Amino acid sequence: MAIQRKKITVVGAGFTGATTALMLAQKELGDVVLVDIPQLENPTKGKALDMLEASPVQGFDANITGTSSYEDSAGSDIVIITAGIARKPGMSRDDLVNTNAGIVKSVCENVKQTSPDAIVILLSNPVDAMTYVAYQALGFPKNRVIGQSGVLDTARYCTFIAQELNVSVEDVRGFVLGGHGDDMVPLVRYSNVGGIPIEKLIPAERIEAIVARTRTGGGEIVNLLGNGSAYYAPAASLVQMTEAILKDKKRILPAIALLQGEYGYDNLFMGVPTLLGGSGIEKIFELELLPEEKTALDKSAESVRSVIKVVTGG
Ligand SMILES: NC(=O)C1=CN([C@@H]2O[C@H](COP(=O)(O)OP(=O)(O)OC[C@H]3O[C@@H](n4cnc5c(N)ncnc54)[C@H](O)[C@@H]3O)[C@@H](O)[C@H]2O)C=CC1
Ligand SMILES: O=C([O-])CC(=O)C(=O)O
Repeated sequence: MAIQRKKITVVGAGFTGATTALMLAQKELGDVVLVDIPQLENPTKGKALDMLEASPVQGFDANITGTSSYEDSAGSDIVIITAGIARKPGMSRDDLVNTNAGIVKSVCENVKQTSPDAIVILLSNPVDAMTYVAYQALGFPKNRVIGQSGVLDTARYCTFIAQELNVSVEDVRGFVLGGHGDDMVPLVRYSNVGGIPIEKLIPAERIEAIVARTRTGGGEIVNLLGNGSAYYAPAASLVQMTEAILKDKKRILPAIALLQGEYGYDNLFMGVPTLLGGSGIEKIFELELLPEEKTALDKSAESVRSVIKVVTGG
């Protein structure tokens, strides 16, 4: 009898998609189907086979296949969408909006037909707007359409705090609210190291520098790479969200969710603290914000809204 494992599709077999596929398999979260365009079918099959051949060495049991046909991905539990173009130095994520909106829409039309019960996680940028595009194209309930930004942005923020204090990353807690752009809002007041507020440990001007570096963290990597954007930490972030859902862990993680009145915003997809479990986004946590935090969040929301307007023509 065939082994029954969860089925995870990763659409887009580029840097983020391929890295995510390997990390998912290494954690034995399920069988992975990697989908890319027909012109890249053989390289996609080749990447998948190469990953599979690492499994005896690393000792993971998970099948990995490459394809350009959505039929092969039918009935997926989770679909992760990384399809699209990435930015280069000098570009903002928002410059990708028109190209990637077309790609995400066509991908979602296929996903809707072949994996109607899937929970879908978006990575393609500008990700808040792309999550909105996916929600429209899929017609799935809001708990099953989720964007990835906050886990990554928080990971960068926590990395810089750990470096600053020379402490283990394991003891750093914090999170980042808002859109996945340079106006994102790292919440200093809710950040701590081993339970100690970071404001008691790090001078204010150093905290400001950490916040600024977090906001432009994606661009820092883009400038260093020269011809593409980050993929190891983004892939790790997608895997953490997938694990929370497939194992129904009920983790509290920041994710891009449809806001319908939460934080005072309506019909907007943006990063907020969520409870991620077997049904996807099971809850949105609304925190009390100080006036200056709310002003910063409003600015971020306005940036996201202006990009969504480009795709809705509104
Ligand atoms: N939300 C986030 O935190 C992050 C978002 N990103 C975004 O993720 C996207 C992917 O980045 P990379 O993997 O580095 O780019 P990449 O260029 O390495 O890979 C993209 C892949 O998508 C494929 N693709 C294009 N159209 C497709 C379609 N219609 N169907 C299936 N596959 C298609 C391409 O052939 C390519 O293999 C970019 O938009 C990037 O900006 C990247 C990192 C973090
Ligand atoms: O910066 C980019 O274009 C890719 C991305 O979203 C990130 O790494 O945060």
